[in-house]
Amino acid sequence: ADLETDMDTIADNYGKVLKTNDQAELTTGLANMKAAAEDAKKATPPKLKGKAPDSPEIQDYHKGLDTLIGQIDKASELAKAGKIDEAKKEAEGFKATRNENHKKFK
Ligand code: HEM
Repeated sequence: ADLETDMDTIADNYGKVLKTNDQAELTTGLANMKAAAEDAKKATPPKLKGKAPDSPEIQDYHKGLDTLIGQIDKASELAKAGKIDEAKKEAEGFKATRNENHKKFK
């Protein structure tokens, strides 16, 4: 999918993740977020158009998505262990990653 579609998928599922207390819904939402974040790594943000794949800017963009993916993995483990409150607390932390990276790349 293109980057905007991936971001919309991330945002839709993040909304569900923040709202639900259901273990299955939480796990599915996080899995959908992860798949879209992985796919977003294949795209180049319009702001970085023309940058070489190995440029510091593209590497930093990938690092931002890897940070989010790491946080999603942590939240997923907690959700799968039935630690719903802790999973949702971890998910709250995605906001800082989003804001920091949007400042740079959006
Ligand atoms: C929970 C985390 C995140 C959420 C909820 C989120 C959500 C969004 C949304 C709703 C958009 C607008 C999409 C549209 O125009 O239809 C967007 C755009 C964008 N986001 Fe994110 N995002 C997140 C994390 C990230 C991260 C970690 C990065 C980069 C490392 C990133 C990079 C971008 C970029 C570059 C755009 C602009 C895309 C374009 O104009 O084509 N986002 N994001």
